[in-house]
This record gives sequence, structure tokens and C-alpha cells, in this order.
Amino acid sequence: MTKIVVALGGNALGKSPAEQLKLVKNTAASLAGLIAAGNKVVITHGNGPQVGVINLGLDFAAEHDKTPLFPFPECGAMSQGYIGYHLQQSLKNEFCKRKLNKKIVSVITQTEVNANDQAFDNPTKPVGNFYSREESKKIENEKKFVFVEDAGRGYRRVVPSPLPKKIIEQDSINDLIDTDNLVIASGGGGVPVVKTEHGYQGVAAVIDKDMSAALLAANIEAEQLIILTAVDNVSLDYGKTTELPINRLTVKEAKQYISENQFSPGSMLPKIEACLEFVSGKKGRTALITSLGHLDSAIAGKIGTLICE
Ligand SMILES: Nc1ncnc2c1ncn2[C@@H]1O[C@H](COP(=O)(O)OP(=O)(O)O)[C@@H](O)[C@H]1O
Ligand SMILES: NC(=O)OP(=O)(O)O
Repeated sequence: MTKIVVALGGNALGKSPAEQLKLVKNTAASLAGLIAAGNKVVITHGNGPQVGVINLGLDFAAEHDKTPLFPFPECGAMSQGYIGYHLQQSLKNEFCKRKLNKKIVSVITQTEVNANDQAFDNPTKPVGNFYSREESKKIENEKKFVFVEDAGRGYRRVVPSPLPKKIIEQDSINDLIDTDNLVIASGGGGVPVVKTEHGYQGVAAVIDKDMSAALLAANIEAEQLIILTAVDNVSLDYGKTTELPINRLTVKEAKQYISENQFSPGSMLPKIEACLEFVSGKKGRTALITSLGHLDSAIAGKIGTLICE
């Protein structure tokens, strides 16, 4: 039995509810296979596109209708419910098909961040839709959002992405795992909250789910962290004619490639950093990065990038 945290990328989950449900259904089959093989799996997921779109839609409704303004942390919580619902339904259907009796539960998760995290002065986390440069300039002027180019895919709004410090619901997550629930937790990295004299309060930011997944995996003493995204492998010279997929990466090699700017900030870089955080100095741990649709082949060692000490 291997304890595995599987993180599903928010961007890899498509651009609409229909697309997302189809992708989640497909991945649910592989996840059920992992569980049926006797592994203890905990699931987490991103929310960049989803939280951005929820926020955009609700802002529009507040501007054009009587809808009250929904703060950003509330949008993050909604994104956990939306993606958790698709995961729970798809996994339940898959378990029924396989006659597997397994309880599944999504935990709305808050993650404590440092109120003085420098990330609040330097937004880096891409959220919402992709725009052309012209479209992004127009929205930048109208809404005072900050936009950056995202890994060759277009321009996107960026928001602060503070480091996750503590998973507030960790004890409940542990109890649920111990009582044989398939747990979906820390969605979107967890809703970021800061500790104040009045207790915890939500903040307008999006935690990198890869960093939160590494924290969750360490907390539950997982042996493997699997990050599912839109590419089969991590590559060198990504997007160039010289692109070279990597099968295995040591911590030392990964650090070298980071220093050569091989991994784009806001997309592949945080995944590599999260994997390093999880495996560095820990001989028994591995991290695997591959695509949402090819988990089975990656587990079989046919594709994917395996990262270890
Ligand atoms: N060196 C690289 N190798 C592979 N993909 C890369 C690399 N650098 C940037 N990318 C991009 O990073 C994307 C994954 O990041 P992102 O879309 O933010 O992930 P997520 O699916 O977790 O939301 C890939 O789909 C690819 O477009
Ligand atoms: N919260 C987060 O990291 O989302 P993505 O996986 O969509 O980037």
C-alpha cells in the first residue's frame, strides 16, 4: 500500500463545466484503478481558471444586477465546491461500476498564509480566462487588474500567491483518511486565510495548489506526490524546436534547470519547486508529473517525469 497525494491541475481541467466534467470522469477511472490496487489516495486540485471565472461572473452580476459583491475568498470556496462536486460524482459512479464500496468526501479547506508574505506586493498567480495582449490591456485599464503572459498561452490576470503555512482542517482530514474515506482536500491550494486578533479571515489571493499539495503530502506522510496537468512530461526547451521531454529528474538536476530558467513561473516552475520541497532529503519519497489523461501509463513508467533525490 502506497500513500499517494494526487493533485489535478486547474488549467488541465478545461475551460467550461462540460469540459471539466468530461476530463474529471476520465481521470476518475484511473484514480479508481489506483485505489482498487490497494493504494491510499488523497486528492487535491487547482482552481486558477475556475476561481477567476467565478469572480468575473459575480463581479459582472454585481455591476449589472442586484447581486451583492462576493469577495475573492468566497469565490475560492465556491471553486472548491464546484470541482469537488465533479470529482465526488465521477468517483462515485466509477466506484459503483467497479462494485467498490468507498466513502468519498470533499473538505472545504482553509490554508493559513502569512499576512506579511511578499507575494501580496507582487501578484504572480494566473487566474481566469486567456486574453490577447490588446484585450488584456483594455481590461487592465478598466478594472485595474494586473496581466502577464502565461507560458506562451496568452495573457491572464494575476493575483497574489502567498506560501501555504498551515492547513487549518488538517486534523479533520487525518480523521477522515483514518476512517477509510477518499478525501478531496486543499482545493485551489485552500482558501487563503490570515490570523488576526479577531480570528482567521479570508484574503484575496490564490495559493499555489502544487505547494499546498506538497504540504498536504508531507503532513499525511505520503510516499508519492503525483501532479496531473496538461503535458505528459516536463520538458527542457519547452515550446522550442529543440524541446526535449524528461523522464527522470534528480533534485540536483532540477535545481540546475531552474537556474537555467527552463520552467515557466506561474505554471511549471511551482510544480518543480513543490516536488523538490516534497522529495528533498527524503530518500523514500518520489514525485511524478504527467498529464491528466495518462495517469495509468505514467504509473506504469511509460511516460511522465519522475523526480527523486
Ligand atoms: N518546461 C516545461 N515543460 C512542460 N510544460 C511547461 C514547461 N514550462 C511551462 N510549461 C507549461 O506549464 C503548463 C502546466 O502549468 P499550469 O497550466 O499552470 O498547470 P495546471 O494544470 O496545474 O493548472 C503546461 O501545460 C505547459 O503549458
Ligand atoms: N490554485 C492553483 O494552483 O490552481 P491551478 O492548478 O489552476 O494553477
